[in-house]
Amino acid sequence: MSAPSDNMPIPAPAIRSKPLVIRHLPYFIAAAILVVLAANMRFDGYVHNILLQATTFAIAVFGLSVVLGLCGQINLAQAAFFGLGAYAVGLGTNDLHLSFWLCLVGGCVISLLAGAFLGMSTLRLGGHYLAMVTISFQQIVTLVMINAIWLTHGPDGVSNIKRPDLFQTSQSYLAFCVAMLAIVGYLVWHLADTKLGRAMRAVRDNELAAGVNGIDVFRTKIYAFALCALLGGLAGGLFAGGFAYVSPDQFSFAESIVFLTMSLLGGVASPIGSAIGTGLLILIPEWLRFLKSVPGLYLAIYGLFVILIIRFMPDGIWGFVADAFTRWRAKVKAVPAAAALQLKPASIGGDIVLEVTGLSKHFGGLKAVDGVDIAVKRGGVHALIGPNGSGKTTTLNVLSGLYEATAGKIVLDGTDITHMPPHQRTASGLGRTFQNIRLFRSMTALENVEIGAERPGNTMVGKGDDALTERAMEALTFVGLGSRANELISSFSYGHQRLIEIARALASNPTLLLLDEPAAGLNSTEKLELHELLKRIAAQGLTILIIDHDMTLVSEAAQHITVLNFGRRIADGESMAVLRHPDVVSAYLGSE
Ligand SMILES: Nc1ncnc2c1ncn2[C@@H]1O[C@H](COP(=O)(O)OP(=O)(O)OP(=O)(O)O)[C@@H](O)[C@H]1O
Repeated sequence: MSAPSDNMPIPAPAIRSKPLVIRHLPYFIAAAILVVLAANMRFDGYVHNILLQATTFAIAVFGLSVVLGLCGQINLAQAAFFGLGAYAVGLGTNDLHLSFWLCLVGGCVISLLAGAFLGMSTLRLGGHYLAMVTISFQQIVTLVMINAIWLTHGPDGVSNIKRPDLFQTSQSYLAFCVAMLAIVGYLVWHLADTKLGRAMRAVRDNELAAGVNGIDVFRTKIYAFALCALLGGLAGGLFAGGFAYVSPDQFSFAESIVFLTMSLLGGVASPIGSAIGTGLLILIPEWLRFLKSVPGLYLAIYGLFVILIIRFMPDGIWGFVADAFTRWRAKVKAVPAAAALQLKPASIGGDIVLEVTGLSKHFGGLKAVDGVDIAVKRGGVHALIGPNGSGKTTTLNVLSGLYEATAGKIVLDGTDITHMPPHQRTASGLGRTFQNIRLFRSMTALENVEIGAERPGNTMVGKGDDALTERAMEALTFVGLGSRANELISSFSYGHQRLIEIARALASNPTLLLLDEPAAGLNSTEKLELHELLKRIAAQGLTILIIDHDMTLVSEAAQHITVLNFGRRIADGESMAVLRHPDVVSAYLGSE
């Protein structure tokens, strides 16, 4: 955390980036060329089918790059959503004689609703449980397709599926699918840089930190899951129109695994990776077709190829390239200058910013926090100290909503936040850092701090991405790391990561900042710098509640101290008096 030098107020020009359409012009030109080629090049039936399959499958795999790549949630039922879209178009156009467009939209809506419903009922689980539930959903959809013959035609499948009048020829339909691929690919690619996309990435990297930075974790996961299902349904509808026939075996669990392998192979975090993975997994079997005369050889080489890629490129082919690109860009990309950070904490209530009364948190029989009262005065530094295991971090976790209080009341700036979830407390003005640093590890320092700046209710950020970047740059510059804004978190030392976490909280312009052992793991120089930083924060009128074991830091920084021991408050008052209090001395040194 050595001598940050760029924390002086700089009159900075406003950050102005080029409009999106101009920045992404090369993409649109490349997409237009592909659509024109698809519409005009003559392919034989075999090549045409491969291209149509690759195009529609890639759209379904884009869905996985949203739910798994961006949001970190597993979905082993993408073939089921693909099947719902395909059967909606198949049955709608063939049995009900409805228009293709109506059926395509209907299929997307059915998939979206099924995805949202599945998400709402399971996404609080996560991990293995989520995987098991999606597998069960996949099996149910397959069973219905096979056995509900009155509805789905059973194992015979649905034939004579219609296409839209506008795209009756195979060639024009392929061009239409390529255009859809380009549009969906663009939206998914761009999603990562939107507020929702950043929230998904934050949830994937660290759910707890996402919650205390104002992100509604559960809702974000549901959006990701529903979006994934929607793209599965869209892809299935296009597939059905293209091949004019669908049957249950095309949408089995094995196909869901194929979709997953495609996304992992290419690089699940990006639609470019999804497109690469889809192309490879469809083309490799075709390239190895000549080996099929030797039983088993084809499958062995195919499997070896997949294992080698995943072994040497764990983030997939595109993940490998993108990582190198991000590191290169951090070196060459100019860092915009930033103005001095302004902190204007809200001030609705009276002199007391945080009023905690009778707060308790019990874990079974253990009273980790037991009837604690704390009153934090506006504009000061208040320390919460106590020996190891006395209940300090538990108190902070209850204050920020990570634990539900067993009893007691918490009022922040006049608002009762006792029963609010973490993201709503953050929206009400609570900012915090963690004892064990919780940053979003796949992001740059700037992206981490942008998520803090995006706090709902943050009046210090104007509209648009440029304003967000400006605010984040101001906060990073304030802690002395503005010049390294574009570097990935992994390239920062431990001390600097602590500073980025503080910058993330400051960017949100909180009413009250909770700091959980910010000096832990720092050397003496870094501690001095931290102390200077605390002084500069306090000078702007921000109220701080700090936990730390470093008594020099605490006694110099805090005007007021509350002491806990065995979960109970044993002293509270002006710093020097509290530190001399016999009960405090005895709690720390042990009584004779
Ligand atoms: N999730 C949990 N489940 C059960 N017990 C817990 C949990 N979290 C904390 N505890 C217990 O609550 C007590 C208080 O822990 P806490 O981490 O709040 O103490 P602390 O004062 O922050 O300690 P330290 O200074 O070492 O961080 C400890 O006995 C701890 O083991």
